[in-house]
Amino acid sequence: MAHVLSLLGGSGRSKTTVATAILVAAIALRKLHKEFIQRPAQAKAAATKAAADEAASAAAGPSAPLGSGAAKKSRRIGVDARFVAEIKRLLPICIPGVRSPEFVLLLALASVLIVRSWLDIWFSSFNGQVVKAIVSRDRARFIAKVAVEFGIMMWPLSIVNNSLKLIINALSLRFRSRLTRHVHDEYLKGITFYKMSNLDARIQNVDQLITQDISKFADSLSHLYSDTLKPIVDVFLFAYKLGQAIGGTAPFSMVGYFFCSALILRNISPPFGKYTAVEQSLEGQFRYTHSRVINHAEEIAFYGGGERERDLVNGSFRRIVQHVRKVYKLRFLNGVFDSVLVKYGATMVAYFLLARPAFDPKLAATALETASGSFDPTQIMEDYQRNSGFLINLSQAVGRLILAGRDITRFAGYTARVSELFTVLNDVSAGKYERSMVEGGSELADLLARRPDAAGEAPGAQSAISAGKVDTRALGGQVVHQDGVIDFKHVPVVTPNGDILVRDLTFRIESGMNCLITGPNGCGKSSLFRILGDLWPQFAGSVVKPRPQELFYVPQKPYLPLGTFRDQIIYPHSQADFAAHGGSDTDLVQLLREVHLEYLVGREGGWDSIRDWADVLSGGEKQRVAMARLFYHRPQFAILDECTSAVSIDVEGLMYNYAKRVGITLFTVSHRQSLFKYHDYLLRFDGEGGYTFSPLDHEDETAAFSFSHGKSSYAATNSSVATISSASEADDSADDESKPVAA
Ligand SMILES: Nc1ncnc2c1ncn2[C@@H]1O[C@H](COP(=O)(O)OP(=O)(O)OP(=O)(O)O)[C@@H](O)[C@H]1O
Repeated sequence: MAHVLSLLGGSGRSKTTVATAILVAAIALRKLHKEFIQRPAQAKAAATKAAADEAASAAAGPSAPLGSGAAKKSRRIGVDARFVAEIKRLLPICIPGVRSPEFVLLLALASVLIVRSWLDIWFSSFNGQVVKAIVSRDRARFIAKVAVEFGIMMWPLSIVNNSLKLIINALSLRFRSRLTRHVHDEYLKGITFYKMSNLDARIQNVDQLITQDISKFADSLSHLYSDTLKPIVDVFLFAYKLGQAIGGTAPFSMVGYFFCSALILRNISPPFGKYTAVEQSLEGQFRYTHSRVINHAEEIAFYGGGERERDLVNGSFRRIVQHVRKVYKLRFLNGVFDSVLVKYGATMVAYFLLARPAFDPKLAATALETASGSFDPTQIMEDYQRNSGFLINLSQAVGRLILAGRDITRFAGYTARVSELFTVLNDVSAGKYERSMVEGGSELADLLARRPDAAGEAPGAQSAISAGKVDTRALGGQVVHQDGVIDFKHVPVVTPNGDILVRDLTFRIESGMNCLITGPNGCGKSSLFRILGDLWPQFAGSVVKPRPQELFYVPQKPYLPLGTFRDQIIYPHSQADFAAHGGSDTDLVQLLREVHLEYLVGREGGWDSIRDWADVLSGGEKQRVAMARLFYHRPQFAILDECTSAVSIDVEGLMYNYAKRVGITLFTVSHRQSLFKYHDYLLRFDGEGGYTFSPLDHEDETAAFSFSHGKSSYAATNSSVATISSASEADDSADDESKPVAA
């Protein structure tokens, strides 16, 4: 302090002037300290949060989007040719053209950024002039500067700063809207959503990609533009201004210092991003253990499993504590080095650079000496204030550029994830999917190649299923739409990963031929429906079936959509479809009567009441609602997959009889003997790839439900049915499909 007093007071100015100068200098130094010490700390906190967001995104699901699929190898994310290709693909969706609002917003953002840089320069000079007015005790000049000039300029300052935020947010929202709408269109087109999660293994958490990663990509993209463009302009601008003011070496020294310290820190810092990802994953597991307790509270309570669950949640929590404790210690050590190198070291360099013109007036851009030959402390203060403004802006720009490197890498990560989503969406809707196949799908390829019709029917079948990739366009399955018939000819029932459930299935059902399907668990009963409903690929053979609206599927656990009670009955019809269909609530009440649910309308507050229907209705009520839905749509064929398992036998009988009365042909999977009497044909799988199809013998109901596992050991207890366990046998017997296929 004595040194500073002697420096400033040596000119013989009054003690008051010197004291004022010291006070203003202290304020200026404090500001400098704030910029170099507090701001980097805030920037670092923001960076840590960003890393945490990124890590959370990576750890949110049981598996990260990239490399999560069984068929996908993990990929190194970076700014490479692939990143450029991905950006080229996504940008036209975000910014469709030069006339789009997004492009106009980008232009507006560039203009506001330029104005902002100009205002920063103005403010640095203005600050110096205010300090000079204070130190020289020039009241009139001080008032003119602060009350008039600043009073006017604070409006553009405020408007420009907030416009920047507004435009960036508006851009981010627009990018997100464009991408999300595009994905929704593709994802919910046909049954792509089903294929994405059931056929293709590349993406397992598509919900997270759509709801979180697209938003983060849009946010990163809108910020990246401003976070790189402005710092680049600022570095050149303020380096030039600073060079003019205190010599060219000053900006180089400051920038050089920052880059060197960033380089050192980068090499000695522990991988905190990875640690944050681990922490998020552990937090996710902890949350999961608790949500299991809530979801399965009833079962756990019946088992008296509270203590066992306490061990599990405590174990999960202990892992978080151990990890976090280790990270805190590392953060402390890293923080010490970080502060010394970046904060205090940079402050020290800044002090030296800014003080140089005062000690060495040749470096000052303005004359520091008065006419009497003494130094003018007011000019020193003005220069110091202005130059520190330039230096602070330069340092901030360099800091943002250093952070931008990390931001671009993070942006590349989001780009890769969103791009992957688009790739898989395109592939799946084009009929291609990837997943790990059973023994690489070779058995399936052999089966298809050995088929007598292979040459004409599926020339590319073998290559279409190689290397875990399936291109359904190269498969030989044929589909013909025809009302009143379901006709399978030589169709293998194959799971999406190439597991052959039935080698060669042939049967024919016409309207009125109610058919029961039986077989052991996992033999392929529901899979047959998946092929019938086009959910799974048809690898070969031909299927004749009615138009999709004439086939109605009723599963064991019915889907209850969000919406009113009326929506539960008419789904997937909307209210508008319902009106177009000529439906009325009176008709719906009649349907509810058929399933013995008419009391629900009053109990639940009418047709327009909205509830969480999955919670409000019992298991049996849900199944009866699904049957009422079937009666509302009244298709030609009903595919009933264990859909009355929770319904009492008497009501089940009433519903089956009603269905038959209104002309719905039943195609039922059930293990219940009580359903036997509503059917005329039996399709029975033996669980070994074989099956029988024959008229039902109502005298011998037990035969339909007795299975043995083993092709040779199977002996039908019913004289009218026989087992088919190979493709050739099925082939021989395929001529008369409405009769037993082998006798
Ligand atoms: N998306 C899928 N990907 C791969 N394999 C599947 C898929 N869905 C089902 N499978 C497999 O296909 C086989 C047949 O399943 P399916 O649902 O057709 O059995 P099911 O005969 O209806 O049995 P259950 O009587 O138990 O309902 C099972 O081994 C099952 O694991």
